[in-house]
Order: sequence, then C-alpha cells, then structure tokens
Amino acid sequence: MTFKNGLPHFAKGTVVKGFGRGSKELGIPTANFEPHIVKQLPPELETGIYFGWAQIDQGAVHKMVMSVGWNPYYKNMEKSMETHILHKFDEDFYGRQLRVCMAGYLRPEKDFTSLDTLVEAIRDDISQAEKQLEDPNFRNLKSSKFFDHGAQNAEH
Ligand SMILES: Cc1cc2nc3c(=O)[nH]c(=O)nc-3n(C[C@H](O)[C@H](O)[C@H](O)COP(=O)(O)O)c2cc1C
Ligand SMILES: Nc1ncnc2c1ncn2[C@@H]1O[C@H](COP(=O)(O)OP(=O)(O)O)[C@@H](O)[C@H]1O
Ligand SMILES: [Mg+2]
Repeated sequence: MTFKNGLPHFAKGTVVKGFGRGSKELGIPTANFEPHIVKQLPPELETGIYFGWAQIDQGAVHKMVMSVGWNPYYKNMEKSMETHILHKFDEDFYGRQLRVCMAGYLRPEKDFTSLDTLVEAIRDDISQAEKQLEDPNFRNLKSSKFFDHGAQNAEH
C-alpha cells in the first residue's frame, strides 16, 4: 500500500462556527477549521472526502472522516475543511484545538438530489473509514508524535 500524493497530511487549528447544518439537518456534526488552515492544504490534495485521525486538545485520538471543498449540495462560497469525529462527545468544542491527520482519500465531493442521499453517502464514508483505518499503515498514524499525548508520554 502506498499513500496518496500529499498524504498523510497533518493540520491543527481552532474549531470555529460553520453554518450549523452538520448536526441540525444531517445528524452528523462537523468541526470546522479556521479559513487559514484550509489555505495551508498542499495543492496536490484535491477536494473530496478523506479519513484519518483526530484529537481535541489532549484528549484521545479518534477515527474521523473529513469533507474538503465547497459542499456542492449547499453551494458554499468558501472552501472548508470539516471533520466528523467518530466518537460521541457530551458537549461542543468550539474554540478548542483540533489536530487531524488526513490518512486516506475516499471520493470526490458530489451533489445530491436529497438530504437523505447525502446522509446515506456520509454513512457509507464512515463505514469505509472504520475499516480502512484498521490497516496497520493507517493505524500506525494514530500514535504519531504530532498528536499531543501530554504528560502520559513526557517522561518516557
Ligand atoms: C464524510 C462527509 C462527506 C461529505 N460529503 C459531501 C458531499 O459529497 N457533498 C456535499 O455537498 N457535502 C458533503 N458533506 C458536507 C456536508 O454537506 C456538511 O458537513 C454540512 O454542510 C455541514 O456544514 P456546516 O459545518 O457548515 O454546518 C460531507 C460531510 C462529511 C462529514
Ligand atoms: N463527533 C463530533 N464530531 C465533530 N463535531 C462535534 C462532534 N460532537 C460534537 N461536535 C460539536 O459540533 C460542532 C459542529 O456542529 P455543526 O452542526 O457542524 O455546526 P457548525 O456549522 O458550526 O460546524 C463542532 O464544532 C463541535 O463543537
Ligand atoms: Mg460543521
């Protein structure tokens, strides 16, 4: 297995407000990055859906799926990077630090005829991500030094 050109890509930044559609309309919240993080994406990383690992502050590293682009279904004006973390959180984390490792590419962004078909596609992305991240090449990235393992690792 080889990584796609430009991957893995690591990014960290503050979680900002989006349009509030992720959780309310879709039942799938996405933590949106600040625009300057989006601008740091290398040019070879095309828009589309990615999977990888994510961490909030010094928390656990979880699987994630990420949408990069203009959300054709909603026709956004500004390119975004939105991460859905595959973990149930008890509260929002706006303003906190999000670290992501983009490990693999799933598909280009698509337009959909209904919200239901968009949600179905995202569910499918999630199950693909769950599976692919078990591959040792992807799984190893979870313990990358890029993530903040805090005091646990500081003494070793
Ligand atoms: C895994 C994943 C795949 C997505 N795929 C698409 C897509 O193919 N087309 C699209 O228009 N939006 C796609 N979205 C983006 C949703 O439309 C987006 O999360 C929603 O607009 C929420 O935006 P907000 O954070 O600004 O509220 C995807 C989101 C995720 C998490
Ligand atoms: N599992 C999760 N993955 C991503 N964000 C989550 C998750 N659970 C809670 N959230 C919170 O939900 C927010 C995103 O919800 P969303 O409806 O997409 O709103 P917005 O348009 O402001 O991004 C995140 O910024 C975060 O604070
Ligand atoms: Mg969002």
